[in-house]
Amino acid sequence: MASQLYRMQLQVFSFSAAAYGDLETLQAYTTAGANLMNAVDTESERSVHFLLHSGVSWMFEDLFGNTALDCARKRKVNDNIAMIERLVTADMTETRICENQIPPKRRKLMTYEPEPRSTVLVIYTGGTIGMETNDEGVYETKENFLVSKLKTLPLFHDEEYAVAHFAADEKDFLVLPHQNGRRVMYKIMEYKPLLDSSNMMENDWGKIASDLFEHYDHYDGFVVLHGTDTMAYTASALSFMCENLGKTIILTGSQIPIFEVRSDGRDNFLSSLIMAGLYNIPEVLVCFDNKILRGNRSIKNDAGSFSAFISPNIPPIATLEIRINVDWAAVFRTTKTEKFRVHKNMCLNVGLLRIFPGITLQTVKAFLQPPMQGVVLQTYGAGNAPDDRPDFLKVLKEASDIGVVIINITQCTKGCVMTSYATGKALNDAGVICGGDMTPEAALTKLSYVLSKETWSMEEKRKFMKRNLRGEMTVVAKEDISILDFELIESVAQELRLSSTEEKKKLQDALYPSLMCAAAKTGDNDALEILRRSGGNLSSHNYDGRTALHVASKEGHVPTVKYLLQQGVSVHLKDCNGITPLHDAVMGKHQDIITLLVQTGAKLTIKPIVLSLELCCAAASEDIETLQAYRDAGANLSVCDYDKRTALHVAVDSGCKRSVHFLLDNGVSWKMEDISGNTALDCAKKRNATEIIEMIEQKERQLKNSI
Ligand SMILES: NC(=O)C[C@H](N)C(=O)O
Repeated sequence: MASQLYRMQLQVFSFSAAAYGDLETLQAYTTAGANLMNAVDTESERSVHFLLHSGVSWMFEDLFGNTALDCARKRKVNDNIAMIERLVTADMTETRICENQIPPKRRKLMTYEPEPRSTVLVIYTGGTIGMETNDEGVYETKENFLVSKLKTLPLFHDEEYAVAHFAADEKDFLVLPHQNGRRVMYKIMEYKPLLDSSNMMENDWGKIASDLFEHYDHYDGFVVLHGTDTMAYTASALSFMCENLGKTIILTGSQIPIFEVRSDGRDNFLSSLIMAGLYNIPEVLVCFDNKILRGNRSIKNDAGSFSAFISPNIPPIATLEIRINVDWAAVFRTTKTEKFRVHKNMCLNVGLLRIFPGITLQTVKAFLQPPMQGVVLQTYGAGNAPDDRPDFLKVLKEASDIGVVIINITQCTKGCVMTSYATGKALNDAGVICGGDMTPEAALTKLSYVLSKETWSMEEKRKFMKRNLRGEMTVVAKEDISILDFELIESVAQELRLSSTEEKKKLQDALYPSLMCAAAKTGDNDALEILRRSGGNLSSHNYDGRTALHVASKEGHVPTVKYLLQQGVSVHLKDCNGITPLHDAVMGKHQDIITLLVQTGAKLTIKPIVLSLELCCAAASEDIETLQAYRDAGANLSVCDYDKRTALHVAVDSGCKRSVHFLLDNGVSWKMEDISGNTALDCAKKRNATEIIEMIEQKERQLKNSI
């Protein structure tokens, strides 16, 4: 059965390759020993050339008794008729076609992504990066300028590749030269007006969040081009507004405009595109000066340096040197099995109050007046404020008692708030919440986010302010680290005579993904947990790009899939064939896992043509479980193949009543016409399939009655 299904798939894939003029795929099938038994030409002259010369006979008849010659005649494709007739009469060797007679290639059929591409949406909000000097000698933003200019820079756009490979609906994209065999395609969405980031407001964060949400499913990653002045605020705000994030969002900009000779913008932008396209770090990040920083940990600390941003309390998430080094263990991941969504209506009644020696009571009182709902109090050192001013502490306590949430953070660039001094403890006693090592930008936007949550009680809001929501504050780990697997790595290292930490780290990187995939294959959650505790990254992938989540989804281990999702493993990761865990679950026909993955925001990313072929195969072999799996994964069951036939046409023509029944019940219309103008009902009538005709007519009656 399996091999029969495989043959069927081979056949339909080679048909579609023929229909798309994709000679490379056809060649690959022939080389792999496929028997291209039959071929129906839709339009592609290139395929006809290739197939006839590969010995495929035009004489085979299809279900309706048509040969390839009949098809060519019906469609009046003169070149093809001439060629087929020539081949009928003449000797094959005489008609060998020169390369230059072959019409240009039309479009590559991307079955399982033989040439992997990632897509990135660039949201261009403004900032120095796209500015130009005006007549008065100052920088200002310029509309419709960035994209057209970037297109002329080979480092930012490979025009040759675009001409050869872009489909009609990809013409608005730019494409980078390849990176280790992968392509990053990107599209720029330019905001109007473009803003200097000093002019940005809370509603601008909302607009960015809406656009991220709207385009989330259609891109692998996102870059936000932004002015540097308020970038840390926007990055912090977006990190909270984006809930259950599973993809990379990178904010970047520059100190000197991108088209000036000494600009830092080119490196920053290219690095961001590569990171957003090729690395799944499901966080809001800032990319500057070859470093990737967690957005809500970053601050702009230098107005004049190319190294304008730092994250004082944690090391960079990644550094871009000769090698790109990602600290995978440090990546913050959501632990919820819910879909990505954005929360936009932030609370505006928040403020930052920096105390100073001699600050008056009136200033503090005025600041805490209604409608103020939340205040970030920037105190001295490790969180200290005067404890010998009872009036000052009383004002804070009163405000806190009537519901103003006050967070204590330090004025120092680095370090955190503690209650080890009497001066700090006094604030604590006055109801002020300890903000740990949060940056002012993170504390303020977190407050704005938490206070805007209408369904949370006051107690919950205070509780969430103390919690680490998006990696914005350091919490002390309670877990004991298991040494079990350090021992494993240690013993293999000894066996291999490896001694340096660097070598051992490499060994760990090589061993862990395979161990994790092996544990996922048997559904061994305990082993996965041990590997995680000993420093393993559950999202790491093996040599085939497969993660433990791919494997567990394919094998149907529901508890393991649940565990991995709770540990924040992204549902969007693709293996080296472009397959996601959801596609694996569909192929494995695991209904529960499909539901779980879809609930967590997974989408089927396969091309419509490939989907149609898989559905047609399933319909023709009455594989209802596969049809169900595709339906539950959110697939459109009405997609058409290269001949504009739906799975329903195929089900009718192959007499598979259960498939017909399922497809009709799941909204596939019998009225869709194939390339020859036949509906599914026409097919049934041609075949005299009375039972199927009755099924279709009954469905039609049901539909009419329900209106
Ligand atoms: N370098 C920059 O982008 C600064 C500019 N004023 C901005 O924030 O938009």
